[in-house]
Amino acid sequence: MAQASIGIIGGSGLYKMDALKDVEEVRVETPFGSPSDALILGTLDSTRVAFLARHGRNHTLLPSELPFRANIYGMKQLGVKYLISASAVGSLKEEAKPLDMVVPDQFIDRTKNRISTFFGEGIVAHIAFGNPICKNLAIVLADAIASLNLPEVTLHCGGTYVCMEGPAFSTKAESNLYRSWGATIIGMTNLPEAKLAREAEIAYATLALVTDYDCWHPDHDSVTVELVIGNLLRNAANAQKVIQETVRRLSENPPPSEAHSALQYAILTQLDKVPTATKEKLGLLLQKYL
Ligand SMILES: CSC[C@H]1O[C@H](OP(=O)(O)O)[C@H](O)[C@@H]1O
Ligand SMILES: Nc1ncnc2[nH]cnc12
Repeated sequence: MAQASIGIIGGSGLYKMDALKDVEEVRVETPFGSPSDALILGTLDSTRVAFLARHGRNHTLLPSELPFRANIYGMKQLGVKYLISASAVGSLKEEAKPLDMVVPDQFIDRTKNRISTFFGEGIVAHIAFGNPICKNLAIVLADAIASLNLPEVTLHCGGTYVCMEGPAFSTKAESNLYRSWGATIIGMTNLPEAKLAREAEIAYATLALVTDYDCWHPDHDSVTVELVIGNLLRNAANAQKVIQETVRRLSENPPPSEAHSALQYAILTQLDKVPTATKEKLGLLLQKYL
């Protein structure tokens, strides 16, 4: 199968990467079903990358409907070691304004209906997740953003991403609650992805692109899709520049990541006690440890 060590998941507004050359569409099948869409392999400068439109190229999948496990397993099948997630978010802080970029370092889980693990069916594993974002990948991403000096964009390094279930946006009481918790941004997708990427020993970092002030801000209209769409396109253009620069830096100097050995001390079940069918299903994740 074709290979790429850098993966990109494009969220709302980022359904393709215009700069990709020598594009090949790969329809992978995984033990967890099909990914949201074909994985698009292409060359950015001289580096092969794998791109996936998180909600499908025509935005047909709700956050709760996303095949998170197939998406991450599909990236693993292509050999991805670094995964950059580009995501639209609402801002929970005055200083993070629409069009700004945030590279968060924490998550709060407010999802209800997601399967966020590859394990079960006779194998128990508990990954460490105190630092859910790969620090070194986040540094490369933040440095790439800073180096571009994008007009109208302020970079915020660090911050907490609240991952809500959706699809309805938050109530004002919820939005204010998250603000009282000190959270910075809100979205509906990144937390299950980050957990599964860690279980798959893939370094994961989020490029959060602010589209709105959610519904808490007294001087701004509450978030609606109409309001978000206006900023998505400008964010998508900026995001592509950032991703290209990040890929260039990563391919020149791929950093070490704790994620790359996340399962080393995480698996509780003795591997010879794991049912054969489960071992086969998780082959790609377990092969190093068998
Ligand atoms: C377009 S508004 C809500 C929608 O946007 C974000 O998607 P993504 O994280 O894939 O960029 C948010 O999580 C919601 O799914
Ligand atoms: N305010 C918001 N809440 C949840 N997800 C979002 N994505 C973009 N804006 C959002």
